[in-house]
Amino acid sequence: MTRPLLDVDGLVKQYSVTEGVLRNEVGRVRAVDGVSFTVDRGETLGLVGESGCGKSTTATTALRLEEPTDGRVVFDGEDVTAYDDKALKRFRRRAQMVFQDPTSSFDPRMSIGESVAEPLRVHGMRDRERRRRIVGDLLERVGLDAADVDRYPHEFSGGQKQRVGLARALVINPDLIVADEPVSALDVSVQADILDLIERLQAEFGLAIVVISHDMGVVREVCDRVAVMYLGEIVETAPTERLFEDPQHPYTRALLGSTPVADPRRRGRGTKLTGDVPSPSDPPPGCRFHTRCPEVIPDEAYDLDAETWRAVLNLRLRAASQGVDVEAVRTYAAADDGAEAADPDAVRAAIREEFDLPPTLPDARAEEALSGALDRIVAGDVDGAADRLAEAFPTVCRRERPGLAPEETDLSADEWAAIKSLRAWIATLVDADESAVTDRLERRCADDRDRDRDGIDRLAVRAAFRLPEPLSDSDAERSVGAAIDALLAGRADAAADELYEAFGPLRESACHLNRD
Ligand SMILES: Nc1ncnc2c1ncn2[C@@H]1O[C@H](COP(=O)(O)OP(=O)(O)OP(=O)(O)O)[C@@H](O)[C@H]1O
Repeated sequence: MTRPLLDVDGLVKQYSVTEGVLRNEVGRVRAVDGVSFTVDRGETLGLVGESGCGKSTTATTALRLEEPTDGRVVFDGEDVTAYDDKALKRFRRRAQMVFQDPTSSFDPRMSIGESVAEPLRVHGMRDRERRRRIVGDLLERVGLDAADVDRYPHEFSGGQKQRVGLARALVINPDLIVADEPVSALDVSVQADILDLIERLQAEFGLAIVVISHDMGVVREVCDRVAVMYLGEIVETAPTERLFEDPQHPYTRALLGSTPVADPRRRGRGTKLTGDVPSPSDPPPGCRFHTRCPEVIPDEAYDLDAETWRAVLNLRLRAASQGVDVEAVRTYAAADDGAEAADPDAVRAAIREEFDLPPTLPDARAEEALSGALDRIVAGDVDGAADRLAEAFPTVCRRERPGLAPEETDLSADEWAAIKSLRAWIATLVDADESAVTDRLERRCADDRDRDRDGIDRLAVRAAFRLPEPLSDSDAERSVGAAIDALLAGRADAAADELYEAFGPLRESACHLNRD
């Protein structure tokens, strides 16, 4: 049977935002917001995304270096979230983290040999000579010299220190290593060497590795599969080559810097990611990426290309959030004209310029709405303009999360999301035998089962996957019901087939909105 080594399910980590001496909670940073993924033995999984999207927090909470707010982490069949201190210590031997900055992760007063041997000492190996032998051997295996044991961190370059960091993680023979930005602090010239080393060590030690990086090039180099994170969520997971050749989510496409979109109306010229990641304490509604998405879906009523639609929405979002500083634009427009005071036309033109809006939108109705809003901005009524823009330029991406129900069913977005989660979970059971399926089903449903009833039943499965009963589409209900029955009989493959028949191929991407 193939059981993943690490199975992270619905992981959540929130931090309180407090204010004043009493530290009243005024908000919550949703750093990790319902993340699920698996890592198999011997597999390298990449976790990629821009700075601040929650990659490191996913790793530290999955390894319980920080306490998760919610969710479950199963390591080699055991629930890590339920571990006591003793079990946690055992787990720490088997799952190691290598941190980003090789310089600050060593005590400058300890020799390299002492640093690398430290975990052996902590875990009870008393024999100093034996520790020294193991460390010398490992230093050689990471491309250093056994004689380096007596040298100090300042005598090593960044790349060498990262090698030492890997040796330290390997010293107690772990099954899993999480490497957080393993090469981003290093010179480009040594990055490739370290990536080669990671690949070699993985093959040699049969390790599972999670590589965290903001760099798509790095994950392409070493990973078997990649999970793409945005604002606390995983938006897409796929085998590496497929992710690069056929990225499904617009965020992945934007990270890759190209958008192979079939519909010319939606095809942008350049798709560089612009703007910052929004605050995880107040994530945008609907699809979290819609505030920056180059492929944000235009309203059917207008004939505007992707770039213009993005520009109009940027103005809409700005008017509704920070507002538009009319006085600053007026001053800028006047200076540009060499005039004492800018005339309203110049102010309107300056706003269009700032938001990359053409002098006139090609769609007459859109132009009318836009110029009405600009008039209000010029008159100082930014709130009125924001309302006008919101009303005139809606996008489905702000209302609904991607991964919507196919049009031919009556399923709601939540029902569809629940079915997807069930399918994704079943997909991790491919090749599992009956008892393994039953075993995992029991664990997955343990919290949701009704103690008054015996064992796991249909209701427990539905509760665990948030599947309402009945689903609002009768065909979907029949298929999901049959799939659950197959699961309860330990037949995961039959359950997967049933859902495949009903809903087509399971795409590992979250975003189906933009694909024709
Ligand atoms: N202890 C904390 N208290 C409050 N907010 C936090 C804390 N740790 C992280 N955050 C916030 O959680 C979000 C996710 O941070 P995280 O470091 O996990 O992202 P990341 O993708 O790893 O980014 P980077 O590559 O910059 O490390 C960020 O907005 C960060 O500011």
